[in-house]
Amino acid sequence: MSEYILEAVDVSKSFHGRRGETTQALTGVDFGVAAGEMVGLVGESGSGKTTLTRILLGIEQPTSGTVRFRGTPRDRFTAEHRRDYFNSVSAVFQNPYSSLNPRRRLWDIITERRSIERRAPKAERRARAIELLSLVSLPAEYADRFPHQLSGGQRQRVAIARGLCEDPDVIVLDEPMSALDVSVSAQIANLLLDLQEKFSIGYIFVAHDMHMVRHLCHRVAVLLKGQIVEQGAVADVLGNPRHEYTRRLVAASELRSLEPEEERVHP
Ligand SMILES: Nc1ncnc2c1ncn2[C@@H]1O[C@H](COP(=O)(O)OP(=O)(O)OP(=O)(O)O)[C@@H](O)[C@H]1O
Repeated sequence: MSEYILEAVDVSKSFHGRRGETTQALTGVDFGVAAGEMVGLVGESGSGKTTLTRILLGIEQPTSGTVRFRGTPRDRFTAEHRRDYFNSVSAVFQNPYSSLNPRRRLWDIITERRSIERRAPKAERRARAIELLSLVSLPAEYADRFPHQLSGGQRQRVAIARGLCEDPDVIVLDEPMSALDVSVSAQIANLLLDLQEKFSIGYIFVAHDMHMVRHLCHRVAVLLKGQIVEQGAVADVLGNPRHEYTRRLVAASELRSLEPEEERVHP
């Protein structure tokens, strides 16, 4: 059996436009994440990163191929599998300003899944929210605040707390640091690493920033026009890229590293 908790197996996805045109967003993608590992997903805009993560999250269905969770393909899920999958796979999105509902208090946002899935009473949800706030190093009294009362980094901590609510095995991190400034993004990176060590979470880290991938990820997959052209240990793929496209990505990030220090990100 595969070592992966969550994996895409030979996944292809095409979108059909209104005028009959077809976009082949993914072709024959094999990609997975194991417990406690961080695997980077890189590629230029439009290469299929979002489509792949949406398929892994169950938001989008593949045109062909399948998603397996703990070895079971989605089309063979029982109701129990489906519940387990729904609770065990979560996501933290790029923009903490748009991903949190501005009209709801933080305890409500953080424990939303608990309300949908288990219809948990308010007292239980508030207590869980306070535990989760502490895990992301925010004070308990934040439970009753609204998102607009928080800084960008604090909001991203709240988004992470929400992602942790049902003790997930896998979290999709969709460029979670890209809207934050350098020092805040380093703190968020450290928080993610601490949580991974504590709970052995598998992270899928969608990134544009190759420095982040180099510093944080164990493995990396490189997507080009919907196909994975290279994947493996970060040191091999980024240290000794075999594909011309990976070489270009690495070279572009090295050029950026020659920019002034304050513009760079150091996790
Ligand atoms: N709902 C959709 N309908 C039609 N085409 C789509 C849809 N979603 C994605 N696509 C197309 O599929 C391809 C892959 O897009 P995707 O958003 O997955 O790329 P990406 O690597 O995540 O890009 P970015 O880094 O800009 O977010 C693109 O050509 C995109 O235009």
